[in-house]
Amino acid sequence: MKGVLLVNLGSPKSTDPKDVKTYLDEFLMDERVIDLPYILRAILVKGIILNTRPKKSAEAYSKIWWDEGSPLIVLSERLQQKIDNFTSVPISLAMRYGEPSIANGLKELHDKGVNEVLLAPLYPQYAMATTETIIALAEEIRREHYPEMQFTVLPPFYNHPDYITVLSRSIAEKLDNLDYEHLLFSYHGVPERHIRKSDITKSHCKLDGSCCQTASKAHQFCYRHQSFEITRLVGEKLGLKEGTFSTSFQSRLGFDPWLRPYTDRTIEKMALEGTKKMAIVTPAFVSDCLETLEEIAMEGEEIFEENGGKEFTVIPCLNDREDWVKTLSRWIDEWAKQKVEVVS
Ligand SMILES: C=CC1=C(C)c2cc3[nH]c(cc4nc(cc5[nH]c(cc1n2)c(C)c5CCC(=O)O)C(CCC(=O)O)=C4C)c(C)c3C=C
Ligand SMILES: [Fe+2]
Ligand SMILES: [Fe+2]
Repeated sequence: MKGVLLVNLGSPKSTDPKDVKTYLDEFLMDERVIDLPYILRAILVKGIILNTRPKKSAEAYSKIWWDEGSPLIVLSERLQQKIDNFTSVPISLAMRYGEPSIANGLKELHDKGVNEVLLAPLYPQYAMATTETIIALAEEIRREHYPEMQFTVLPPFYNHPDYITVLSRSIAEKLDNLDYEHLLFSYHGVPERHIRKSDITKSHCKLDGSCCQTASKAHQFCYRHQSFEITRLVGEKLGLKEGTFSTSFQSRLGFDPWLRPYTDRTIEKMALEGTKKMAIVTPAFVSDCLETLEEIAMEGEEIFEENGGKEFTVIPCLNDREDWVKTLSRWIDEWAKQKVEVVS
């Protein structure tokens, strides 16, 4: 029997700094997130970051937390419930970090008699810190507990026409009749090193502004290429004029170079250069979360207004909007109807 495990990133249990610390410990000790040798990672995370960051992050979480809990988890649950109404196979939800865990999600499916699982990371682009770490953990649990289970992985959908259509529609709805000057596509950043590590050709990635536009097998695993493609495809679909939209990368952590241009500096620069009305969309996130509700909608707006900007419009993530629910449900049903399985 077939079943689906939707997987998102995860959030702390509560806004208590202790819970935030537990969550950050699990998240940042992941070798695919902070890719240093264990000892160095432990010194950095446990010895430095976890001494100060949990309090600061807990304050940020307190500003966006809902009565029902973390927006990311609540929105993911709503998505799961709605997809469940449209599809014929069991749908479970898991988070890579914290609860509900991948181990529980797989157990839930196993207990329902599922032995063929569609693992669906809720990320449009491939990244070592998202898709790859989900597959690695799920595979580890499968090998240990459910060796008879088969996995198919939903591939990154950054250029899938259905996804581009839904994302474009969500943007158009918000911008309809809005007199904005610039639309910024802000993606969660990753360290540049991660992009080079994921280059399967070991020779393509130069991060020079042109490699991501030159066809290559490397693009299958290139977060940077896939981000620029989302911007390009949506721009094409909506007929946006050149110069009225651009790409940036947010949420950098630490001192290593991350993907550029950085969102905060881009917002500041646009305001200083005289842009009065800007809109911002965050396609790397399927569900609104700390990084969209606080970092963009609160901090981003503040940066814009402090530097002379007037109107800052934030486009919500796809969350549980109906056309997105139907799209995911259709992909799931198409997979469920296939007779021959592609086992990853
Ligand atoms: C595209 C998705 C994401 C990538 C890639 C990613 C990489 C990445 N993130 C950190 C560090 C932090 N991220 C934090 C929050 C956070 N990150 C994502 C998504 C991606 N991260 C989401 C959806 C969220 C929000 C979670 C929520 O509960 O709402 C945080 C925690 C908050 C904070 O303290 O700022 C950290 C830390 C690294 C190092 C990284 C590396 C590739
Ligand atoms: Fe590239
Ligand atoms: Fe992150």
